[in-house]
Amino acid sequence: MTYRDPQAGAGPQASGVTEGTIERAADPDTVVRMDRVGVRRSGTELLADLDWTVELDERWVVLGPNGAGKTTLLRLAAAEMHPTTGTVELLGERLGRVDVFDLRPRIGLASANLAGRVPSDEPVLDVVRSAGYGVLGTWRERYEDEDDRRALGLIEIMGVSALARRAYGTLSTGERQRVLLARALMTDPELLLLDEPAAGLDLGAREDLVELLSELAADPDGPATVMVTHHVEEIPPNCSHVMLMRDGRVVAQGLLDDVMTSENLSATFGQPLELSSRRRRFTAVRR
Ligand SMILES: Nc1ncnc2c1ncn2[C@@H]1O[C@H](COP(=O)(O)OP(=O)(O)OP(=O)(O)O)[C@@H](O)[C@H]1O
Repeated sequence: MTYRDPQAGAGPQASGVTEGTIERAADPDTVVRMDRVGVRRSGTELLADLDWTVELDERWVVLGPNGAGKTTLLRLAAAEMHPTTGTVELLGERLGRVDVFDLRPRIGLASANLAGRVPSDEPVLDVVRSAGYGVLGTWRERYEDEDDRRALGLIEIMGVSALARRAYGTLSTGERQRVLLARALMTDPELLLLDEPAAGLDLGAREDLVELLSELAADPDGPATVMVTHHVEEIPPNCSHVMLMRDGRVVAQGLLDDVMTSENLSATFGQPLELSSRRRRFTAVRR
C-alpha cells in the first residue's frame, strides 16, 4: 500500500488557541500513554483507572459492548476531550499542556460523529482534501496540486476513484466509510483512530474493509492504529493488540493472541461465549 507520502503537506493548520506549553515525553515511539485515567460526566464514571500504552508499530482493536467507554477512550486519544483524573500523553505531548490544534493534524480520525457532520452536498474530493485544514465543508480553502494528487491517490487506494466528483450524501454506507478512511489518512498521521469503521456494512463490504484495514495494519511504515468495534468478526487479522472493555474499565489488554480467549470475551460481554478463530479471523457464539 502506498498511502505514505513524505512530500504530503498537511495544509495550513489552524492556530490561535493555546492551552499551554509543549512538553516532550521521553520515548518517541510511544504514541499514546494513559496513566490512571478517569473520565466522569454528570456523576457517571465513563472511564476509570485506565492505563494504556500504544507504540508506533502497534495496531490495536478496542472491543466491548455498548456503553463500555470505547468512544470516550477514542475521543481522549483524538485530543477531543480531557481526562477528569490521570494523565494522557499523545505523540509525546501532554494533554492540557499542548495546543490541541497542533496535535490534531497528526492524528487521523474516522468516526460516526464525523460522518454525521459531513455536508451531504460536499464532493468526495473535498471531503478528503479538506482534512489538511482540519475542516469539514469547503469554504475558501486553496489547495495545492500536491494536495489534490495526494487526495486522489488515497481515493484510488480506497477503491472509490469513480466517486471522486460525487456528492458525499449520494454514497452508500460502505462508500462513505472508504472516503472517511481516505480523509483520515490525508495528513499522513502518526496515529489513526477508527470508531466502528465496519458499522452498517453488508457482508461483502465488511470483508473488503477488513482486508483493507489488515493491509494497512501490516505496513511497517503505517501509522499506529486503534480501531473500535463491537464485533470479533471485524478484527483485521494483522492487528497486534486488543483491549477488552466493560463498564468503563479494562477487562484485559495486550497481545491479540494472549487476550482473545473465550474466558476474556465472556467477561467482557457478561455472558458465556465460545470464541473460535481461523486464519486469525474470529467468530463468537453463546455457549
Ligand atoms: N456526557 C455524559 N454524561 C453522562 N453519561 C455519559 C455522557 N457521555 C457518555 N456517557 C455514558 O458513558 C458511557 C460510555 O459511553 P461511550 O460512548 O464511550 O461507550 P461506547 O463503548 O462507545 O458505546 P457504544 O458501543 O454504544 O457506542 C455510556 O453509558 C454513555 O451513556
